[in-house]
Formats: sequence, structure tokens, C-alpha cells
Amino acid sequence: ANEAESDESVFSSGATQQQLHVAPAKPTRYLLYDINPGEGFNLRRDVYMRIANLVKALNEVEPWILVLPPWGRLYHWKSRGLNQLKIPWSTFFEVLSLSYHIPVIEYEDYIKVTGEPQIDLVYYLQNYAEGWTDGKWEEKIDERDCIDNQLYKKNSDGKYRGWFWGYSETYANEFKCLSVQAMAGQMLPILTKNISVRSVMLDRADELLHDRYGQVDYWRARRSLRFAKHLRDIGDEFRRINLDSNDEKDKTEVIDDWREMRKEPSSAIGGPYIAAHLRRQDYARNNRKDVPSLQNAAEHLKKLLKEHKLKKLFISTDAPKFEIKELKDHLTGYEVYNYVPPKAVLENFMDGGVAIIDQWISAHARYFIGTGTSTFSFRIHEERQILGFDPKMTYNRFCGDGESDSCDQPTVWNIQW
Ligand SMILES: C[C@@H]1O[C@H](OP(=O)(O)OP(=O)(O)OC[C@H]2O[C@@H](n3cnc4c(=O)[nH]c(N)nc43)[C@H](O)[C@@H]2O)[C@@H](O)[C@H](O)[C@@H]1O
Repeated sequence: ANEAESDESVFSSGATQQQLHVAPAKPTRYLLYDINPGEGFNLRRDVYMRIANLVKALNEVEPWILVLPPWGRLYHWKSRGLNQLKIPWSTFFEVLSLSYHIPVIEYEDYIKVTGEPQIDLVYYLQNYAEGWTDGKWEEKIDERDCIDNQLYKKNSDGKYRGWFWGYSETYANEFKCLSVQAMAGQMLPILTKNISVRSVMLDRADELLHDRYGQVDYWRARRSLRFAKHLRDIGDEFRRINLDSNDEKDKTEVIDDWREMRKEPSSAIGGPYIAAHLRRQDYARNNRKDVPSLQNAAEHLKKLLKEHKLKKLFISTDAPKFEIKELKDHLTGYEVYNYVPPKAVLENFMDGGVAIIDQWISAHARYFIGTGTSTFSFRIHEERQILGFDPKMTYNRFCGDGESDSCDQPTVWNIQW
């Protein structure tokens, strides 16, 4: 992803445009985006997919590169003594895999390539001040006055300053607000026809919805969002040492290029363990009726182990240590594991990396049960679809103490190829 597509280099052989009968190459444009600061890691991964497919559509018109927004300052990433800011995507994901779906570039490379920490235009996506007209949702996008005027400030030098992932030297030349009620693809005419600047950032990109949720391009974007090999390796080692689990036995082999990987439904067996994602912290504090007490979660897990004739249990959770201990106390007599990162893993890959290792181990279990409405659990569902698990062994959740034992289970989203 560089500047090679300029007119000059295309015609450097000396041939003229007329002789070649082709239109001059269009200069590459850049799309940047950011998300509402309150959103967590796994909703952000979902927004990436929406924007990636917008960039895919843009590339059918002219060359666009998606600039990957550096990770950091997430509300849930609380481990002390770590500087969890300006984290490149390569820490967590395979950037090469992303690039098999759309052209991408890390933010620091964008600065190098364009020569300046600058963005031509920021569009801040907001709701409509008047809400839905007649209570009806209709698809629309309009340039409007900003509802909140404090977001980006114009300095005396005419440059807009705001939050750019912790890069204080970054600025924007222009700033506007767009009221949106739309799918991501609806941005295409605005970006290709209404404006011609080179780089555009969509702030609050989470306002845009999936164009075709659960369809082929949704899954292609999802399949391209592969965890970094160094994190998968750590998870695989944990599986091998503690859970008697490896890809050959479990039928969960991964092919290097995701475009060539197509697992038959229900072909994966998974390791001889049950994995549970127990979302605690704010979920447990907010008295949500869909959250089980630790005791009830443990009782349900005992039933599942018996039903599936398994002895080992892997717990993925954001629970504090004392809750993990309480859960284990309810499960004495069972082999219960959770991933505790060595200091070096935490320092190098931080809370996001540890979350991915937990997700990767959970994705390889014979049977998975998650927490209702948690996007952390949803991303594990998808990972297991890609690996070829039977949906019955994946789309399960704990029933909360405020629900019946036959509470609604997660919707099955079968992979589309
Ligand atoms: C209610 C909403 O819930 C949404 O959370 P939800 O979808 O579960 O999922 P996430 O958006 O990923 O946010 C939860 C964060 O908590 C940590 N976390 C949760 N479960 C685990 C786990 O099993 N292992 C590890 N290592 N870390 C975990 C992790 O940092 C993760 O990104 C939030 O993003 C919203 O801000 C809001 O709080």
C-alpha cells in the first residue's frame, strides 16, 4: 500500500495515455475512522467489519486504503503499569490477512507515506437532533450543525485538534458533522462524489450499520480478521499442556491463507474440555437479570460436564481474582483452568492480547457456553463457525438468576461462503 499508483509511475514506460487507451489512474485516497470511546474491544472488531466492507465498495470506484485506528484507552483495559495506547493492529491481528480483503495500512505508516500527521477532513457522525420522524426509521445522511460543539477545536493556526488515538501532533484541516441513520455503504456516494479531499476520517463510525449482516462479505471481513500468530501460538501451547488439545486430534487445523480455508459444517471436534465465557465486572454489578450467580453458573457447568462426559473446564472471564477463587471453590473435584498471563505476555500484548488468548482457547473447546449479549462471547461464536464446529456446541449461554432455565439461547449465524 503505497503511492505507486500515481499517473507518472503507471506511464513510466514512455507510452502515452492515448496509445494505451486507459483512463489515468486515480490517486489513492485514505479512509480513517474512530469509535465512541465507551465501546469495548469486541464491538470495535464488529465496526471494523462494517467499515472494511465500505472500503471494499469504495475500491470498486477508485483506490482507497483503510487506515487502521491504533488501539488504546479502552475502558476495560485496566492492568496497571502498562501504557495501553497507540497499539498497532499487528499486536493483535494478522495485518496481511486483513489485506487479503481490502487495502489497509497502520496509522504510523500512513503518517510516513503521506509525510504529515494530518487528515484532510473529519466527519463526525451523530444522530438527528429531532430523532426519528414520525417514529419511523428511514435511511438518510445529511450534513448538519454539530449537536455537541466541543469535540474538535479550531486553533488560531486554522487546524482542528481533537482526540486522534493519543497522537497529539495529529490535526485535521476541516471538520463537519453528519447526521446519519444508515448502513455503512450509504457513505459511498458522499465519499466519492460530494468530496474530493485525499483523506477522510469518520468519527463515531459505530453509528453506521452493517450493509448485509451475516452475508458473504460479512463473513469474508470476519475471516480476514485473524488473531496474530504470536497470540494463537500462546493459546495453542496452553491447550496442549493443560487441556490435552491439539489441532490434529481436534480437527481444527488452520490454513495460512483464510481465503483457501473452508471447513465443512460440524467437522471440528474440539479439545476434550468445556469452555465458558463468564462476563462479570459491570455485568455482575448492574444486577442484570441475564447474569447468573457464580454458584448457579458452577452448578450448570457441572451438569454440562456430566452430559458431555468431560472432566476439564476452561474459564474465560474478566472476574477479579476473588471471584475466580469462589467459582473454583464451587467446582472442587473438577479440573478447572483459566489463563493467567506470565509477566512478559502481559507486558508485550497487554489486556487486549490476553483477551484474545482467552478467546482462542475458548474457540477450541468441544462445547462452548457464553454470556448473553456479550460481544466477547459473540466473537467466540464466529471463531467457532470459521473452525467448523456444530452450532449446537457453540451457540449456548448461561441463563441468569432472573430468568428461567430455558431462557432464549443465542441466534445461530451460519457462515456464508
Ligand atoms: C455492557 C457493555 O458490555 C460490553 O462488553 P462485551 O460486549 O462483553 O465485550 P467487550 O466489548 O469486549 O468488552 C469487555 C472487555 O472486558 C474484558 N473481558 C471480558 N471478558 C473477558 C474474558 O473472558 N477474558 C479476558 N481476558 N478479558 C475479558 C476484555 O478487555 C474485553 O474487551 C462493553 O464493551 C460495553 O462498554 C458495555 O460495558
